[in-house]
Order: sequence, then structure tokens, then C-alpha cells
Amino acid sequence: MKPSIVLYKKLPADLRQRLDQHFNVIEFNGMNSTTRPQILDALQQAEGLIGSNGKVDKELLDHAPRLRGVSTISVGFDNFDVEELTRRGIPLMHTPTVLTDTVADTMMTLVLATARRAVESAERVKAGEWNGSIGADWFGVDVHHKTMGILGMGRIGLALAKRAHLGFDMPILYTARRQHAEAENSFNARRCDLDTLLAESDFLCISLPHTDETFHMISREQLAKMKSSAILVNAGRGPVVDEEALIEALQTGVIHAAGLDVFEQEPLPKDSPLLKLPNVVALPHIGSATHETRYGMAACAVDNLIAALTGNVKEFCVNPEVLKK
Ligand SMILES: NC(=O)C1=CN([C@@H]2O[C@H](COP(=O)(O)OP(=O)(O)OC[C@H]3O[C@@H](n4cnc5c(N)ncnc54)[C@H](OP(=O)(O)O)[C@@H]3O)[C@@H](O)[C@H]2O)C=CC1
Ligand SMILES: O=CC(=O)O
Repeated sequence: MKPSIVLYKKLPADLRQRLDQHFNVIEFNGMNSTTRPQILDALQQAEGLIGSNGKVDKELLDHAPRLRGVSTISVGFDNFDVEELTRRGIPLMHTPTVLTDTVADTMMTLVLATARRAVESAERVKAGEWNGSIGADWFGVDVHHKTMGILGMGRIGLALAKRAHLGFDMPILYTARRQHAEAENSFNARRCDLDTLLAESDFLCISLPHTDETFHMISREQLAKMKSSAILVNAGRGPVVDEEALIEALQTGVIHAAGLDVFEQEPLPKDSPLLKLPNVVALPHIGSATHETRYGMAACAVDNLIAALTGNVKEFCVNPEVLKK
């Protein structure tokens, strides 16, 4: 008999068929307050779990006595209790690499859109405000040759450094726990401490995961150290930036603008002050959201689950220590 798995994300038909070849698939339309109790019931029998955007915590794992592998259709895994999974010997698989270039493209989009006020200007055109030669009240600021500061020089940070340095002649600064030789050798990136990054960056670009260490790494005190002309771009995770402090900084001119793909609460609440600020470009967490990349991520996640449940994991495991047991 094929092992049972729980799927909580709609997959392209061919990938769903690939899962069906290996497993008895119990499918749910997302993990939310309605489906979660049903998912907990189904997990009594399930040996695998695959999806994205749902909390995989101790409560869920307590309902999953037979679980042997978990696969997330994302690179970030802050919604998983990795410690608990590891304690139970369950591999957590994720999808790095396949999305790196697309997310870096999104970050560059945010850099350009905020600096050149592209969204705001387009909205003004649609509102019929383009009635003659535009004046300085429509102008943006240059991107090329400005200093880009990268916080989170991982795969995505490196791909962003490549775009900024080779495409836009931007000097690159970065803050990291360790030295990143490829960024330094290929894109002339210079490592510095956080205070220097804040003080010298024209664009502060965040591609950090959400961890206990990175939570509110950018708060009121850090924002005050930035240039008043600086633009903050966050496509890592919302909680890395103290959103209340950011709103205040944007309202009072402590910094110039922000381009945001991620938020402390998602979807962004409809009454968020961010939505009223003309100097904010807010995207609905679309970092990896192209047809090609989302397909690639789903395919990678399906392969990852098959590998985890057949004992063939070679890469993309968040907690590889469980494989040695
Ligand atoms: N907006 C979106 O749609 C998307 C968002 N993401 C987010 O981007 C994140 C990064 O992805 P990716 O680049 O592939 O991941 P990587 O693991 O390659 O990069 C993360 C980097 O963050 C660094 N880092 C972690 N903690 C700290 C810290 N306390 N101080 C300084 N640096 C730190 C790591 O440093 P070190 O090298 O020292 O370990 C690492 O270089 C994901 O975790 C996810 O949250 C990802 C995809 C899409
Ligand atoms: O935010 C998206 C991810 O893949 O992580």
C-alpha cells in the first residue's frame, strides 16, 4: 500500500500526478482555521506533509504520530518548529536556489520603483493628473552609482549584489555574521558592521530570514542611524523590521521611502498606515511569484518529499542531522 500524505496547497496537474504515483494523497485547500482541524485528523495516518503557508508546530506534530517527512514549497521555514521536527527525527525539506534570481529581481524592482516613484506616478497618470510637462514634484532619485547596503548576504543577497553592481554600477556594502568571499571577489562588496551599513547605505536591502536573532533587527534606533535620503527595501521577512517604528520613520522623514514585499502581518491589514503613505511601495509577498519559479519550487518540493520518504535525501534538507540517525 502507498504511504498517505497530506497536501495543503494546490499543485499543477502533472506534479499532483507525480505525487499520486508515489502516495495516497489527502488534499486540502490551504491551511487555515477551517481546514486545520481536518488536516490534524488526516495527519493521524499521514507519513508525509507538503504545502506552504501554515504553522507546523508542536500541536500539529502531536497529531502526526506516523510523520516521516515534511516538505515546504518555500525557502523560508520560520513557520516550522524545526527543533521539534528534529527532536522527532523528521526531515524538513525546502526549496532554495530555484527562486533566488526571481526574488533578487523583485528586490531590484522595489529599489527602482521606490526611487523613481514608478507606482505613484503611474497612479497619477491614471487619475488624469498628467496635464503638461511634469515638474519637480514628480521627480525621483537616481539608483545607479548609489550605495547599496545588503543585510542578509545569502543566496538572494548575492544575486541582488550582482544585479546592483554589474547592472547599476552600485558600490555594495554588506553586514553578515561571516565573510562572503564570492560577494567580495565578484562584486567588490565590502563587509561592515550594522551601524556603518545604516549610516552609508542609500538603499538598505534586507534579505534576512526571521529568527530570534533577526526579530526587529531594524527598529527605531537603527532607522535613526540611516540617511534621511535612504530607501529601505525588505523582501526577507516582515518581523525583521519593527513596522511601527518604520511607519513613524516614513511619516516623519527619518528615511525617504520604503519598498516592502513582506510585513509583520500578512495579508497586510486594510487599515495599515503603510497603505496611506505615498513614499511606500507595498507588494503582496510576490518575491518568487512568477509562473516559472513557482512551478520550479513546487516541483522541487514534490521531489524533496519523495526523497525524504524513500530515504534518498541528497540536498535541500533544513535539519540534515536527522538523516544520520
Ligand atoms: N519575499 C519573498 O517572497 C521571499 C523571501 N525570502 C526570504 O529570504 C530569506 C533568505 O533567503 P536565502 O537568501 O535563500 O537564504 P540564505 O540562507 O542563503 O541567506 C540568508 C542569509 O541571512 C544571513 N543571516 C541569518 N541570520 C543573520 C544574522 N543574525 N545576522 C546577519 N546575517 C544573518 C545568513 O548569514 P550567514 O551567511 O552568516 O549564515 C545568510 O547569509 C529567506 O529565509 C526568506 O525569509 C525568500 C524567498 C522569497
Ligand atoms: O517567502 C517565500 C519563501 O520562499 O520563503
